[in-house]
Amino acid sequence: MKRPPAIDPRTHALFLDFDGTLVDLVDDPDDVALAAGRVARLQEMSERLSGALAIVSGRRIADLDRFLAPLAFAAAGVHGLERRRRPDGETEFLLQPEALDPVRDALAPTLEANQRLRLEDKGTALVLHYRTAPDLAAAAKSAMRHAVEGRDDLVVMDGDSIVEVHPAGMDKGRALADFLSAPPFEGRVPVYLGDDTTDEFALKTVSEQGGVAIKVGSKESVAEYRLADVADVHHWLDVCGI
Ligand SMILES: O=P(O)(O)OC[C@H]1O[C@H](O[C@H]2O[C@H](CO)[C@@H](O)[C@H](O)[C@H]2O)[C@H](O)[C@@H](O)[C@@H]1O
Repeated sequence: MKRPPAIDPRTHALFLDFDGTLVDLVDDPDDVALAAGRVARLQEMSERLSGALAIVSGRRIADLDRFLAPLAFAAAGVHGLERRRRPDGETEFLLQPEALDPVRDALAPTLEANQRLRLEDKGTALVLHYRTAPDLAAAAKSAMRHAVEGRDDLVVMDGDSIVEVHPAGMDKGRALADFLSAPPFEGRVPVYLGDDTTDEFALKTVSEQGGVAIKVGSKESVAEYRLADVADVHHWLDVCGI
């Protein structure tokens, strides 16, 4: 396992995935928590990086704000379909939720028949959760794929005990590239930390740009560097040089 190098607050930009990277995975998506001291440390790092720190998540930005209150950060939400370049800026919504109404309707019978599956409705994305019902993984994936049949405008992605659908054309790699195209991120070397398959888009973008791609956990990855788990992430953030 190759440990990441030290980070220079004058020249790097830091991008952090949320679930599985900053917070441990739990059964109920509403039950994640980050200690107040850890949130304060993120704020300190954001200031030392002159604002070049962003959370890049599959979550909605409103949900990230709830978990990171009372502070707020630059963020890409729903894999980049929501954007906020500065902590005090407006959130831009790249698409509206109506595009998914037929998928909501198509998933309803599966949810009725399999009540241990949970639907998370993020507006511009829908997630079927099966962490507490792993025997229903195949049913969830199959229902999602059937629900989007004939819809070239939508993309289905498998995550950690979830299957998710959202409009095509956006992923965490593109979200990261967009951050790097303007201040306060422009001209900086990207550092990205993420654990899931959806983070691979960003880790690939970072690797191609000569940045520091850091995989959290032991899953296969394009990343050059590794951290073991969420606790290791927080330890590294404390000693990384920022
Ligand atoms: O991009 P991320 O910040 O890693 O968000 C990815 C998804 O995270 C959440 O689901 C995951 O965490 C849940 C809570 O620990 C867990 O129950 C679930 O199994 C994980 O896949 C979130 O609920 C999703 O909307 C995000 O897309």
